This record gives sequence, C-alpha cells and structure tokens, in this order.
Amino acid sequence: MKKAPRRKTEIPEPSETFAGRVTAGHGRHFIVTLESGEKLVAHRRGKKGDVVVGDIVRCTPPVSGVAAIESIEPRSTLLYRSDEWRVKTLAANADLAAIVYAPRPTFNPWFIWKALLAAHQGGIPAVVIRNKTDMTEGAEAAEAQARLLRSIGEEVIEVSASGAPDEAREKLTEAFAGKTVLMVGQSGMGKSTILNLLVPEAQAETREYSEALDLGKQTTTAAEWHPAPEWQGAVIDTPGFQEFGLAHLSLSDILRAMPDIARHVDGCRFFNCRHLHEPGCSVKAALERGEIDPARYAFYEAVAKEADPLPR
Ligand SMILES: Nc1nc2c(ncn2[C@@H]2O[C@H](COP(=O)(O)OP(=O)(O)OP(=O)(O)O)[C@@H](O)[C@H]2O)c(=O)[nH]1
Ligand SMILES: [Zn+2]
Repeated sequence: MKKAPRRKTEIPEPSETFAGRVTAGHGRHFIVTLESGEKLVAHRRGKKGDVVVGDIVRCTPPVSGVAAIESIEPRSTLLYRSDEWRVKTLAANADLAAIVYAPRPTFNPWFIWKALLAAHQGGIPAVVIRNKTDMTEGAEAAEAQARLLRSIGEEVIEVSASGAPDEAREKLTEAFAGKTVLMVGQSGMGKSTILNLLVPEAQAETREYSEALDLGKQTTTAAEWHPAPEWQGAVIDTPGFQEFGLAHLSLSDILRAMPDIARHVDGCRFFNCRHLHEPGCSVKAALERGEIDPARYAFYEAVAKEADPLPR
C-alpha cells in the first residue's frame, strides 16, 4: 500500500532538526547561530514566546529564508530584566554576570546591588567592573563603592577601558576565559567600549543582527550574544535598560546575597524576624551601633518589603 505523502505541518523527526544558539531576537524573530558561524533567521513554531537569547534550540531547515524553532534545550541559568510594567526574561545560559560602573556619569549603587541580587538569585557568580579609573572626578565615591563591595565578598576588577585598553583586555579576558558573561551596566558606564575590547567583531555583528531582524531605526535588540573564540567564551550584551529585573525574591534569597546584613540575624528575638520593624531585632541593633552601612540597610529595607516572608 502506498504511504500518504507527509504534510508540511507534521512535526518532523528529531534527525531532521539541527541545533543552534539564539544570539539575538526581536518580537517573534530570532537569529540562530550555528556552530559553523552561519546565522539564520528563525521564528518559534506556535507563537510560544518562550525563546530567550542564549538558548540552544533545535530548528527545522529554513523555508523562504526563515527556519522554525521546534524545541529549546534545558537551560543552565535564566536571568530576568524588568521595565516599568513587568518582569521579562533577559538571557539564558550565562555563567557569569559582569556589572560595570564608573565615576561618571554618576552611578547608582542600587543598580549594582540589584544586579548582584539578581545574579545570586539566578545562581550565577558575579564580578563588578569599576571602569574609568583614569577619571579623577567622582573617583572617591567609585573607590568607596569598590571597598564596600569587597568587604561583602564581591570581586571587583578595576580597569580603564579607554585609557589603558591593553591592560583592561588582559585583566578581563583572564577573568572571563571559558565563560559566557552577561554584561550589564547603566548607560554611559563604558559597556560598549569594554565589549569592543573583548569582542572586536561585536559592532559589525550587531549591525548584521539589526539588518537580518529588520529593526530599522531601532539599532539594538534587548540582548545579544557575541561569541568570543579568542578566549573560549562569549559576551551577552544588554543595551538600553536601567534596571536589572528582580523576579520574585524571597527573604532568604535577599539575605543570602547580603552577607553584611545576614551576619547580624542570629540574635533576633523572633525566628521569622524580617529585620524591618520587629522588636528585639539584632540587625536593627547592629545598624544603630553603626555596624551596618545605612545605605545598604535602606536597600535591604526596600527589597525586603517586596519579598515573600520567611516560611513559618
Ligand atoms: N575616561 C574614560 N572614559 C571612558 C572609559 N571607558 C569608556 N569611556 C567613555 O565613556 C563614554 C560611554 O562609553 P560607552 O562604552 O558608550 O558606554 P555604554 O555603557 O555602552 O553606554 P550606553 O551605550 O549608553 O549603554 C564614551 O564617551 C567612552 O569613550 C574609560 O576607561 N575612561
Ligand atoms: Zn531581626
């Protein structure tokens, strides 16, 4: 008996699909980069809205120039961004967060601290990059921030991306070798300058992504994955957002990421103390004795108020 011809809508066998990395995306369209370096435009079959830059996906071959993303491989990590309205996914499979700040434009410490919280919550280590060490204006606050970060156990790498580019490249590639680094920072801190040092092809690649995704005037997408074969890693660039999204945090997530607060919790009268307004709170007592930085406590207070209470 003759077999019925296969219809185009049939789900293909896994052998008919190929794997690639989602390296950029806009709306329902994505760029999938194959191991060979070839880039394809792809869309997610079935409008699922679940594909994230960094994902490894399986696709079926292009029809009229557009491939179809059939499935997503399990992710090792997933990070979020947020705008005024909601929390959205930002990037998958990053294994290090690099948070860039500089003395000018004036940096907001809360941006750094939120990014650290998000990285800890997302289960990835973080490093902070203090850029523009050549600047004298604002240097004192930038140095004080580096001291505070080190005192709470964070790693800070100091560079001058435009003043001493070779040294900056050397320090950063040593820290980033073999890793997929998600780079975040407020506007103007020097992220693009650093990206161009680490991945010289990045600018050209961004133009290529923008053209293939037909972005028009909007030149960049929410996150872009740039492979860096020279140091066996990759940089995920995240242009144009001011706030690192915090997905739903629990009080224990916050405390795990804030050792300067957490080391005072042992003497609290109530085991489920939130360290906000409870009587007999040893965190508040430490704050009053000057053992906790008031700015760090104010940050703790703001994020803890939004968090889930500890389980009772
Ligand atoms: N003095 C000094 N200036 C720097 C350094 N690194 C970057 N800059 C300058 O800071 C400005 C902002 O740098 P960008 O790399 O565009 O910053 P960005 O973080 O990518 O900013 P957005 O594109 O707005 O997100 C530029 O004028 C750079 O030349 C540095 O190490 N020292
Ligand atoms: Zn307490």
